Amino acid sequence: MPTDFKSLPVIDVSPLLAKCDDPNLAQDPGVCEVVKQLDQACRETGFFYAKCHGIPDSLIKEVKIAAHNFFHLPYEEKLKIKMTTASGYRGYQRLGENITKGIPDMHEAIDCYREINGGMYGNTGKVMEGCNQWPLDPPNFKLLMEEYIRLCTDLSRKIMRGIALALGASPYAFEGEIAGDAFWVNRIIGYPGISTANGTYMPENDIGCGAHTDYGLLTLVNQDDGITALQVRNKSGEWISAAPIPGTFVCNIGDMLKILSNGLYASTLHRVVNNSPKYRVCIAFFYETNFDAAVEPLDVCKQRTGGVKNFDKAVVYGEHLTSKVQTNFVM
Ligand SMILES: N=C(N)NCCCC[C@H](N)C(=O)O
Ligand SMILES: O=C(O)CCC(=O)C(=O)O
Ligand SMILES: [Fe+2]
Repeated sequence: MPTDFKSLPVIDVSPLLAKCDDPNLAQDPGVCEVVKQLDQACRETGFFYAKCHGIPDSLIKEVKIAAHNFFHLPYEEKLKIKMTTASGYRGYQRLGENITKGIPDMHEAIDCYREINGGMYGNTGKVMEGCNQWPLDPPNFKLLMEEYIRLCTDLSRKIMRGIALALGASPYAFEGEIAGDAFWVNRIIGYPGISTANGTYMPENDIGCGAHTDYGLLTLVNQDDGITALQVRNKSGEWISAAPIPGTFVCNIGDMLKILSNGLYASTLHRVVNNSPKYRVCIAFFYETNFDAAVEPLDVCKQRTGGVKNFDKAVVYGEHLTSKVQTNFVM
């Protein structure tokens, strides 16, 4: 449960990153300070900005430029990489194709997921089997995104070590069977500015993405500078803006971490409203548990919340994901 926060904390994660592979990281004073801040952020808001995260600013910007260029193409061009059930829900979705609680979202996107080998996760896995689809222009689009995804995966794994310590667990608690083979999702998202959205589809709807929680462990949001559109709901139901802070990722906790923490940490509701006249892009990287992880509260979290599990049945992440994906689109 989030508190009545009015702003989102900014955390310098560099001391954690520097010591991440040190077996004694839990004793390092710099790491302890980051861990303390992560703990407070995860309990109170479920959201924080991560600064000094080590991913080059040039790459952060380049992926957003590539996204702007792609969304600017004629519709027929974008349809060449159309998302279908046969592509495992990978590829381009048009404006209004993604729905949240029954209402079409005013965004278009390219979704891609960690690749799954055929048959790897049985029938549940089949839903997501398929090849990621990449624009052919610029020719380096695929390489650029794959590099970005690689760095985001690594950063997320490191931040999760800090979050594991914050919960009082081993720094490696989210590796191995829980997220040692993290199933990531990368969404390249475009939100038309106010007039385009009105002119094109669904005149009454200015919601870029309706209120939702994220599905997995940790999300890294790389948003356009200069446009405030992401909003996070506090305990009283007020929407608090996550205004862009150059050089940071907006990070937030997903449903699987809420369960693992036995509810100590919040997967907070958020939405996107682009009221600016400018087209906005965001690259959202979702770091998730293993596809076949059976997720239930960590023992250490259960002890900290009175010895009772607040979630009685383990959730298989792949089932949670596919139940969302299969109801998320009007195709
Ligand atoms: N993989 C993630 N988290 N995607 C976020 C999309 C949220 C909107 C979606 N229609 C929904 O209702 O969940
Ligand atoms: O566009 C954003 O800032 C966030 C998007 C988001 O919440 C999502 O895709 O899950
Ligand atoms: Fe989200």
